[in-house]
Amino acid sequence: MEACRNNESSSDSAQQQFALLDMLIPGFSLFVTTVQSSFAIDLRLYIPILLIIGSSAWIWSHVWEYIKDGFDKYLMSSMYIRTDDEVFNIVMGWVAQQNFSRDSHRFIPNTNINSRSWMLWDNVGDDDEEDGESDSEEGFAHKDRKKNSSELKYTPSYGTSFFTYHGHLLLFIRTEDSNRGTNLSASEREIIQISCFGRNPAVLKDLLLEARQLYLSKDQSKTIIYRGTGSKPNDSPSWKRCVARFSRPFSTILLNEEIKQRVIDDVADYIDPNTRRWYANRGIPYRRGYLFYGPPGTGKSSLSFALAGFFQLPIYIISLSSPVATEENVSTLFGQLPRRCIVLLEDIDSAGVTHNRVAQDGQSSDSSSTGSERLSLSGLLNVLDGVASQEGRVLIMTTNHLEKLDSALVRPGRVDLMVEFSLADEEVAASIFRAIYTPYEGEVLLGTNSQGASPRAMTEDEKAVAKRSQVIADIKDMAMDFAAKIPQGEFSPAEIQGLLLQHKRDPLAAIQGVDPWIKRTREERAKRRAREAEKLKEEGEKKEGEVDGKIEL
Ligand SMILES: Nc1ncnc2c1ncn2[C@@H]1O[C@H](COP(=O)(O)OP(=O)(O)OP(=O)(O)O)[C@@H](O)[C@H]1O
Repeated sequence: MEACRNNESSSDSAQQQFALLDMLIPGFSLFVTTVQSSFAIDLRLYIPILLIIGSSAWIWSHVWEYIKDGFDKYLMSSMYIRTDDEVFNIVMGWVAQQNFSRDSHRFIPNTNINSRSWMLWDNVGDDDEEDGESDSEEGFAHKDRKKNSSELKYTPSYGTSFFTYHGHLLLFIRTEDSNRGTNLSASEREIIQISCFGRNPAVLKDLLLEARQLYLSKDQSKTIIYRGTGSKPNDSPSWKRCVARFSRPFSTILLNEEIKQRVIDDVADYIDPNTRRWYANRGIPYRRGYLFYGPPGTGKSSLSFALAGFFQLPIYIISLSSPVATEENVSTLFGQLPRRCIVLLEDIDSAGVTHNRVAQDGQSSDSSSTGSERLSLSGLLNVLDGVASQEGRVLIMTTNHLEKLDSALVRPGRVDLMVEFSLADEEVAASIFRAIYTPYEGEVLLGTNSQGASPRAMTEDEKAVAKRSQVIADIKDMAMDFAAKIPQGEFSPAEIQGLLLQHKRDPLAAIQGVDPWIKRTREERAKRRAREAEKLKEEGEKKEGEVDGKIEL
C-alpha cells in the first residue's frame, strides 16, 4: 500500500517534471517515452544530470562573456571599422590580400571589396559612367576593369580570425549587427573590428597606414570621382565615391591644341604652392573658376576628367539639374570638400539658377519661398563666394546654354577662363575615326585593302610591322573619306563616336553607314524638337489658364 502510494507520488512528480520540461523543450516527454520503449533506457534518471550540465553551461557562458568583456576593455586595443566610411574599403582591400583571408576555411567571396560602392552604384559598374570611350588606351582599361570587377576576392566570414602582423598576434572580428535595420544590405550591417593584445594600439595604426598606402597605390593611375548625394528625404548630403576611372590622357580630347594647352597651363599655375602664397600676400581670394560651354556631347566633362587625372586631383561632381542640387545640399556639400580637388558643377543653366537676380529678389523665387528647395542664382553665388570656395580648389562649371547665364555668374572672379566646345568639324570627325580604328600594339589587326607585297621573304615580325603600317595608312585615308561625308558643325563628337561604335570592327561599314545615319539622326531630332515644342505649348497654356483663373477670382 505504502509502496503503491510512493509510486503514485513519484509518478506525479515525474509528470510535473515532464510538464515543465515540455514547456522548455517542446516534445521532450514524447522523446523520452520513445527512447524508453525502443531502447529500454529511462532518460528520467538523467534529468538532474542534464539540468546540472545545462545550468553550468548557461552560467559559464555569462561568466565567459564577462571575462571576455573585461579582457577586451582592459587588456586589448581595438579599432572598429565603420562600413559607411571609406576606411572600410581601405581595410578590406588589405585584408583580402592577406594569407589568413586566402587560407580561411570559412570565407565570404566578393567580386568587389567596396561595400559602399555596392550600395551606391546600384549594380552599375565603373564603365557605365561614360558611354563608349573612343581611345584604345581606354579600351584596354575598360577590359581591365571588367576583368578586375569579376576577379574573386576572399575575406574571412563572420567570427574571429587570428593572424600575425609585424610579429604581433591580431584578431580580425567580423560580426553582423542585426539591430541595424532590415532595409540595410548585409554588408552595411557588418561590424569589423581588428584587435591586438596590450593597451598600445601602435601596431593597429601601422596596419591602417599600410592598408591606406596599398589603397592609394592602386588608384595612382586613376581618377577618383565623387558625386554629391542627398536627394532622398532624411538623407543627409554627402560625397559618395562612385568611380575610380583610369585617367584619360589629354591627347584623347579633341579640342584646339592651343586652347587645351592654355587651360592646362592655367590650372598648373593656379595649383602651384607659390601661387597660393602670392594670393595670400595680396589678400586676394584664392580661387579660380572655369566655364566650359557648348552643345551636349562635345567634351566638356571629358576635359574636366582629363584635368583631374593629369593633376592627380579627385573630382567632385554636382549636377545642378539633379534633385540633389537644393540650396541647403549644395552649401553643405561645398563645406565638406577637401582642400585639393576639382569641383565640377554641371548644367549651371538649370532652372533656379537662370532666373535672374532681380526677378528673384522681387518676387521671391521658388527657392527663397521654400527655404531648402532648388538652388537659386543668389544661392549659387553665395556658395561660390563663400569661404568654402576660397581654399584653392579648381572650380569647373559646365553649361549647354551660355546665353541663359546671368552676367553676375560669369563675371571675372567667378569665371576666370571660358572655353568653348563645338560640334564636330571635318578635322574632328577624322580624328575620332582614326582614334577608333587605328590599331594599337598587341591588337589583332583587322582586314583592310592592304596586300603587304614584299620583294623578299619577310620574317613574321617584319610582316606584322609592315601590315600594321599599311593598316594605319589605310585608316588615315578612310578617315578622310568618312569626315568628308559628315556635315560640318551639325553633329557632336559623342554622336559621331556613337555611330562608329556601331561598327567598331568594320571601318568600311561605318563609312557606308554615314548617309542613312545622318538621315535617321535628323529625323529623330526633328521628332524630339516637335515633342519639346508640344510640351512647351502645353505648359504655356496651363500657365495662362492659371493666370486667367486668378484674375477671375
Ligand atoms: N572633344 C571631344 N574629344 C574627345 N571625345 C569627346 C569629345 N566630345 C565628346 N567626346 C566623347 O563623347 C562622350 C561624351 O562627352 P562628354 O561627356 O565629355 O560631353 P559633354 O560636353 O560633357 O556633354 P554634356 O554637356 O551632355 O554633359 C565621351 O565618351 C567622349 O569620349
